[in-house]
Amino acid sequence: MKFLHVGDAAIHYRTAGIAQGKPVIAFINSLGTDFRIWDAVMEALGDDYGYVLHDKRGHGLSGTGTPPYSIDDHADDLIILLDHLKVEKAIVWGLSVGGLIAQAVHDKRPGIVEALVLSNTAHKIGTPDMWNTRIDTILANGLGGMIDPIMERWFTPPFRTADNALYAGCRSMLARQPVDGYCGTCAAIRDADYTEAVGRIAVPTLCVVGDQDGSTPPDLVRSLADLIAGSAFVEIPGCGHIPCIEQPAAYSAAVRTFLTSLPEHRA
Ligand SMILES: O=C(O)CCC(=O)CC(=O)O
Repeated sequence: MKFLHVGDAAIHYRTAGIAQGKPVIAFINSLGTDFRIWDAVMEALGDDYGYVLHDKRGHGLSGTGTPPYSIDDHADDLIILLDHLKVEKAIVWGLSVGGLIAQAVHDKRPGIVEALVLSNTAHKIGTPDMWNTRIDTILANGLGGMIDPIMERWFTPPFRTADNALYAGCRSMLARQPVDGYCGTCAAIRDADYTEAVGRIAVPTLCVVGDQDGSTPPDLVRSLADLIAGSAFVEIPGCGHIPCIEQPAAYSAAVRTFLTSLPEHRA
């Protein structure tokens, strides 16, 4: 188990194979998840890459610090972690709010970003009213009453069955996130608008989405791709908001195809 103090939070992180000269992937999680969601993707991609994973502040085993957060706060946590690990360049792969954080990492430190994988995300997600309602409801009543509607956005009906232990595990993962950390990141999403910033993205970028994503639907992710010159867009069939859990094989294959097409690819 590894932790790094960043400001007022101890950030929980894990690395694999980063000192071996391979391209390094830095994963950034979605709202309400911890970094175990990437296990199957790492298995599929295997030893061709090094990996950096971390739990956002307020999530998983990371400290909560002082919510509410901004996307910049989350981006700074990753940048400081990568500097600490002496990772000079990374393929920054962000899922949902993780994709907003990836956009912020590129905007703050473009030199650290080799390529972007912007998954199930957008330049702006939801409306302030929507996020304020969610924050108020969860601060008043906890996450319990929100689990079912969130699961309907995260996963397609065939995945959401009583006999699917992985689905049960994902429900537990969400239920166990600290309420103030979850709401702290909701505020960060509420306040984020990268519509202008994404026009400055100058690294190879893949925008990818599940075809049945209920949180950031395909049309929204396509509108992000339309703002990024030269970006690629891929839809994963039979998949909701969390492709690394629901369709890890197809998802990893799509990203590998993108990464191996890059002229500077080293794996
Ligand atoms: O998943 C995220 O990081 C934010 C998008 C969202 O609202 C997820 C959900 O539907 O709960």
